[in-house]
Amino acid sequence: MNGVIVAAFGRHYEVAVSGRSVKDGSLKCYPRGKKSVFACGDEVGIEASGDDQGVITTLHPRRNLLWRSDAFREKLIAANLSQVVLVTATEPGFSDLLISRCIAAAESQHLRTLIVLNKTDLSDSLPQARRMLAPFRELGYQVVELSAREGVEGLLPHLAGQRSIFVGQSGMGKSTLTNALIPEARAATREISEALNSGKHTTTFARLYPLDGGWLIDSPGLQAFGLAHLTPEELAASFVEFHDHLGKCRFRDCRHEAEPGCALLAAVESGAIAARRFEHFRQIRDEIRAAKRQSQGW
Ligand SMILES: Nc1nc2c(ncn2[C@@H]2O[C@H](COP(=O)(O)OP(=O)(O)OP(=O)(O)O)[C@@H](O)[C@H]2O)c(=O)[nH]1
Ligand SMILES: [Zn+2]
Repeated sequence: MNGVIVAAFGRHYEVAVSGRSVKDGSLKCYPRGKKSVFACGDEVGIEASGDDQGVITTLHPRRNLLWRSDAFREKLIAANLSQVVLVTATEPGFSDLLISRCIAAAESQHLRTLIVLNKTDLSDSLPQARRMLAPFRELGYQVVELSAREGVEGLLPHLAGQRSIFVGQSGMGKSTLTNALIPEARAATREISEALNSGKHTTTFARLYPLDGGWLIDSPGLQAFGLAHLTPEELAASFVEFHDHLGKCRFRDCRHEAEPGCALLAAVESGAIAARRFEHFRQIRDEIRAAKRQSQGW
């Protein structure tokens, strides 16, 4: 049998069996190998080991993998996506550095990024949120503004037929959006909240839901998004506005710090690259270097 991982709980996984509805056909599965790690969206081969249990025997090749890492750990986020939907909100404030990180992770896997600006009903904070997103909009990343409380119809055409994941900081409204889009998600959330005996719900694991010819993953709020698995060159390539300037520095091993004839610094100077984005690049790159030193035990 084949299936798709719809939830990852650390040691076990929930797998939706191909050809059955998710509700009827999901099995609690354990990996055969002790060290195997899977992500939501992974396509796997399984063998039933009981009425509602199974063993994951194979991982089918991944089309892509969204993940994060620091010097010591890797965290798989989701696999086989067609797009990353970055959820931001007017309130509470959000980090534009985290947006650059998510976009870099997506671009490095050749995944499209869509930005959602939620909670537009909180209109006092709307101008500031728009200002934060302007540099990304200028790069061509589409921003969909909406209020999950008022309606999510505007987002549906962007999700139809896609394999999407909602990522973003805690409190941006990912689960509220998911619940508005997917009735079964609402039921799942209620069950968990009741089980925890609290009205407040914060997402603690990613879950995949079928949606309009594709699927959607709701994922826990992100605080950190390390990119230690990228090389500085891969990171630079994932900043789309750097493309025209890469390879044009005077020195082939230019570190884009203060070297004469640095094409990136010149582009920042001329305004072709936003200074803020270049700052993000440098900060993430320095982190990548530090992580490499740490993991090598320096
Ligand atoms: N005013 C307003 N509040 C909203 C809107 N969407 C969500 N909220 C509220 O924002 C809070 C956080 O929403 P969640 O959906 O739990 O946020 P999340 O991104 O899933 O958070 P984590 O699960 O912690 O990652 C909740 O109190 C929601 O009711 C909106 O459009 N307008
Ligand atoms: Zn340079």
